[in-house]
Amino acid sequence: MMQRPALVLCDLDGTLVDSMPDLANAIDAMMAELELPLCGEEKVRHWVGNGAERLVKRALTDDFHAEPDAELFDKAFPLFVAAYAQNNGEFSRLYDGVLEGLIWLQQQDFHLGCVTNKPEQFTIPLLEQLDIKDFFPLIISGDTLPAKKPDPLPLLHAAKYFNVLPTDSLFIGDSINDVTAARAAGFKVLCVSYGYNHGQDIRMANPDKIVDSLTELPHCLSV
Ligand SMILES: O=C(O)COP(=O)(O)O
Ligand SMILES: [Mg+2]
Repeated sequence: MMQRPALVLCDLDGTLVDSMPDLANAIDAMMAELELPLCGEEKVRHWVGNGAERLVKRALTDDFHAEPDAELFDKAFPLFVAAYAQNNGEFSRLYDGVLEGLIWLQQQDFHLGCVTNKPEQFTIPLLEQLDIKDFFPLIISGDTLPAKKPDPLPLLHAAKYFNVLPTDSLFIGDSINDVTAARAAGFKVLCVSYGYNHGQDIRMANPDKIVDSLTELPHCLSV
């Protein structure tokens, strides 16, 4: 059992929402316009998690860390943004158990927030379309603050916003970026087993708890 938190922050992609089909389609629409080889969902799945710019860079270089030619990136990025703005949400779905988990969290009177590396222009419409935006009085996207996860800044900002201690706060995520940000901020961290995490088993990141579904939350948090 983890101690009762005062604040619970949830990651978006790979935790609440399977956004992969739309992200992969938008990346491949960009690649097609650039007359470059398509990436496909399996590769894109491993590349998601560090924001849209890094995702585009990974697609252009077929590499996790490499920097593409600056001119190519400047041409490619707006193509991705236009494509994703058009298809964001089309095939994206809440994972099983998410709605039940969010309803339970809300019933516990925890402060709730969503902290994602997804740019704000895509976060808000996606949360609205899936009808879960109103669960989150605070939404912090990848471009809301000067730094994104794995930097602890968005988490610390949220704790300050709600006037709670980081040590009384829990982050729920799917990737090493979430675990690293939570550890650096002093949050507890619970991970879902079904998310993206760059193709790695999230157990290797050693979160405080791992669940297969957010329906397990009542069994993990003493309330
Ligand atoms: O856009 C991304 O990189 C995914 O973001 P998230 O997993 O932090 O929601
Ligand atoms: Mg995620």
